[in-house]
Amino acid sequence: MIRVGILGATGFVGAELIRLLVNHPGVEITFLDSRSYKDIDYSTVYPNLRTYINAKCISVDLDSDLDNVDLIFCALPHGLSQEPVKKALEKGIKVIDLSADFRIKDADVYADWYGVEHKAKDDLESAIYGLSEIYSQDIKEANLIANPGCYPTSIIIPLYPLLKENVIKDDVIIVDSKSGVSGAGRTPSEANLYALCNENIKAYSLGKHRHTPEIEQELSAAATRQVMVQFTPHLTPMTRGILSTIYIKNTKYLDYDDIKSIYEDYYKDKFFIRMLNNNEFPQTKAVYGSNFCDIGFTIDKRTNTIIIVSAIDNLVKGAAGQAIQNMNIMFGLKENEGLNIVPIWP
Ligand SMILES: NC(=O)C1=CN([C@@H]2O[C@H](COP(=O)(O)OP(=O)(O)OC[C@H]3O[C@@H](n4cnc5c(N)ncnc54)[C@H](OP(=O)(O)O)[C@@H]3O)[C@@H](O)[C@H]2O)C=CC1
Ligand SMILES: CC(=O)N[C@@H](CCC(=O)OP(=O)(O)O)C(=O)O
Repeated sequence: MIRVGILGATGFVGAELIRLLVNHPGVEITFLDSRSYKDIDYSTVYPNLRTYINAKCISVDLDSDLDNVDLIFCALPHGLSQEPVKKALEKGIKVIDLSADFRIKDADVYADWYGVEHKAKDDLESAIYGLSEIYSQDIKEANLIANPGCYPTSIIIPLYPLLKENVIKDDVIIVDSKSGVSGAGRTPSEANLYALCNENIKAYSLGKHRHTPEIEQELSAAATRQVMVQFTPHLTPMTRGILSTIYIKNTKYLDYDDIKSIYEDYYKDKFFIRMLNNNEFPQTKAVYGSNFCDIGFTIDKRTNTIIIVSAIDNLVKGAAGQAIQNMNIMFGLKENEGLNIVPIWP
């Protein structure tokens, strides 16, 4: 049994980790950390988990409460993971961090986009970017996983094979993404006020969203040259889901089957990547509650543009599900253990 503790257990991502882990045959949950709900039954905070979890939240003391733990999932807001991650690693405990704190390799770039200095630069160096389908060999050996952002997951998975195979010549790739409001977390903000997000769609953080350097870091590594993104996220009146639409120039005049065969080479055996048939395009409902990433594409011959669409559930493949997939890889389990979930439809 892998003994796991969860920091930030009462956030949306923490709750999604627990929803998935209570059905994982190889996991025992040892603590649920919370500042605000100390000594409160977890299922009074998340009533969907009644009968599945019978435990109170505790406020974890990182110096004394980490004895019976093999792995910590850290689901705290950005900027708050560095100290707990350091302490856990010093005690020989593996960590999967779901914030952005260990995703960006250059500490100066992190400071520029997140507005705070990085306080754990050594650990930043050893962190492995946890995009499961792409870095599984490194993930197996890792002690610290930087779990990817939700938008970056939906964008890097479809672009990686085409950049690796040198299909894409664009220096700037245009990406439009739409997210459900759970992406903004449980902490109240304007983004998740019902009166403002219901029956409303808006673009936000144009040209300055904090996921930009994370996406560019990974796309540039795949292409072995500098690749930029023109990334525009939108908030949409859904609870969960991300739909990303990506536009690239078809400079090599490839046809549908050429691109399909590249995707097959990379993702044929990857359970969680579902390539759709010609003229089928992803929709968020078809991945709802699951760890799948659906991908469809077309070539607009008139404009010579390849248009790729991907869909994920932001809380699952975009956060908790991919974190558990990474745990499975780290501990030598089947990659889809505990994650073999049929998406909810309708
Ligand atoms: N929502 C999403 O779709 C995704 C989120 N993530 C990342 O995962 C992490 C958790 O996100 P999410 O669950 O959505 O966030 P939430 O706002 O829903 O939850 C964060 C939790 O952290 C705890 N916390 C501890 N210290 C603080 C503090 N000083 N300020 C605020 N909260 C604190 C809070 O619980 P308590 O007060 O009980 O301790 C809170 O419930 C973030 O880094 C986020 O960016 C990553 C991918 C997708
Ligand atoms: C809708 C919404 O607000 N989405 C969040 C991104 C989701 C998230 O939590 O980002 P990480 O994956 O980096 O943790 C945002 O735009 O900041």
